[in-house]
Amino acid sequence: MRGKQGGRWRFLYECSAGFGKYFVFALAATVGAILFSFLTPQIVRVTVDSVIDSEPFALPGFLVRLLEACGGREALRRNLWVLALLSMGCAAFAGLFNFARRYNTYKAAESVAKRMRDSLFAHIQRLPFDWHMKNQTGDIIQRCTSDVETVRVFLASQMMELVRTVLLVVLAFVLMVKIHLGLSLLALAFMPFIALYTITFYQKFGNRFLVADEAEGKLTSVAQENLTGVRVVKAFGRESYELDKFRRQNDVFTNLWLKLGNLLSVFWGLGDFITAFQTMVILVASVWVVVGGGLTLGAALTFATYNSMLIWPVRNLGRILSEMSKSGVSLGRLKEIMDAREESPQPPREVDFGGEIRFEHVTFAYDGETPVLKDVSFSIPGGGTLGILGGTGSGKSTLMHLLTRLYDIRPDCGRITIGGVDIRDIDRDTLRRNIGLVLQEPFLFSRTIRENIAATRPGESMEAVRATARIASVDEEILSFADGYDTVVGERGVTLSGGQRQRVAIARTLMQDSPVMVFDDSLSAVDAGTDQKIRSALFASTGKKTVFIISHRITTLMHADHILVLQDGRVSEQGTHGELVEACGIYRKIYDMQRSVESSAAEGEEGAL
Ligand SMILES: Nc1ncnc2c1ncn2[C@@H]1O[C@H](COP(=O)(O)OP(=O)(O)OP(=O)(O)O)[C@@H](O)[C@H]1O
Repeated sequence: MRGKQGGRWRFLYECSAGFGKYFVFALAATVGAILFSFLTPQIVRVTVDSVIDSEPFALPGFLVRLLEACGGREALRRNLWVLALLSMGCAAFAGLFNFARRYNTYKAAESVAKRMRDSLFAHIQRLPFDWHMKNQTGDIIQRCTSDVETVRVFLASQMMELVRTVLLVVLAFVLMVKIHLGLSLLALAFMPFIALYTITFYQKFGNRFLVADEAEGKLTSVAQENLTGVRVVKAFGRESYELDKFRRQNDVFTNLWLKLGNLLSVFWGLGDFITAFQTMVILVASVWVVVGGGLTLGAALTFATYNSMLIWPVRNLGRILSEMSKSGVSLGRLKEIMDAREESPQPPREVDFGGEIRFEHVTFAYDGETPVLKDVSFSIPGGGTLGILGGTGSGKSTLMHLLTRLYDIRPDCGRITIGGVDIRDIDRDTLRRNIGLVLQEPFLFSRTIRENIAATRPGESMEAVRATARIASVDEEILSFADGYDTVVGERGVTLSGGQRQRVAIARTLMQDSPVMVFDDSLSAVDAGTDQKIRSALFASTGKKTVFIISHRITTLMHADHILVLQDGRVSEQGTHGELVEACGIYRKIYDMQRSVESSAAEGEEGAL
């Protein structure tokens, strides 16, 4: 546990590298502000004891000589404004130093928070797909925003406040001891109780903040999932169900914060009582000492001022520690992200991506136990087209997850080679740059259509963008929009139809111009005629590219050089369309079924006409 805490504070230290100067300036300014704020009570003491009253000046020798040279006590009595001006001067300097303290701490806090956000985002980009699948988006977002904000607030105010408190307490105590040892010890006697009391609360706060933060993450996830899936929510009339779900999570979240609020109220209430009690005890004791002649009135006033300067920071310590505990929790949650293992880069090596692709006895299980692919072997020569047919959940997409190394095959569970090189020896970035992928439900960025198509080649000309859109059979439709290629696609492309999104995504992948292309059920949302048009244009344009086409539709696959039929994670049949039809197996059954559905649909259309 201690190691973990060390790790989280080390993360903060790493993010602060290079910004130390701001912390040093802030520290120097804090010391300056404290020194000037401690001077004012001393001026009050001199005024009461040695100007209004006639006690000798309790000041360093050079100051006494300076005062005498300027006319001494009498001159000060005639010019009390000088003392007032001195007090004001001290307050002004204390204010100036406080300004410098805040300016530098804010500068440091903002710089550290920026670096934290940058590091988190860069790290998240490099985390494996598996990590993204296992973690909720809402929770990740909440950590990168709220938790960073908590740390920023701690750095911007609490951290230097902690340093200030320690300095104030030490200096106040030294000055109080100089005034009266007995009273100082009495004031000090309360400190262990206050410390014990703050530590007890500090521990309770830590646990409760953790639970409350996790509940906030879940609430964000519920809202995020609902907003992302707004189409499904509306289509299935699930608004009230979603509302209930959100309300339940919101109730949990609110109750946790209410409980936390109760604890905070007890903390502050009890703190008020302890402070008032201590102040009263010191006041009564001071009066008693003054009456007994052990202390002058001015010194007693100064002592009381220093005591209040001492007691408030100590009390504030509880708040600072609770904020520190909250920041510690937030830092721990950020460190959890930073501790997740990144996809490690590998040294570059020569790979012929235009070469043969082989799957050799590949067995794979997402959970490490239940295999979704079982001893799968096949090959596709460079420039060839492989069609993959299979029922839902038969493992078609998993084959492509493995090909792009979103997941790695265990060393004893077969291998995949491209141009004779095991893909585990190919750097993932290089591999993915050379395999263009179109998914069944493509994600489009909230940018213009042109920017989406040219996402991998931002500098590409409009003509090139249109040429790929033409191959994907979407150019005419894009031109029919009021803003044409400058039409901004809504979040997840909600302003485009499913088929339009698929075709824009196809154009984007074509633009990538990779030697290997994968179309994972990416023509499912277009009608058979458009599917046919796209395939013809695709085959004419892809030339020597190696193409994988995954589909449930045999007409989409039948012209492929080789077709693979997957059943329950195994290759049950493979060959050309002709061979598979001849073989009279499952492929033939599906083919006959789809043909009869198509011909009855065509007859239906004719009848309707
Ligand atoms: N990221 C994942 N983590 C765990 N299991 C997964 C993951 N992705 C897929 N699976 C499981 O692996 C099996 C094969 O899924 P896969 O997506 O490869 O099938 P598919 O043939 O592409 O199906 P579909 O045609 O419906 O897209 C399914 O049982 C699925 O639930």
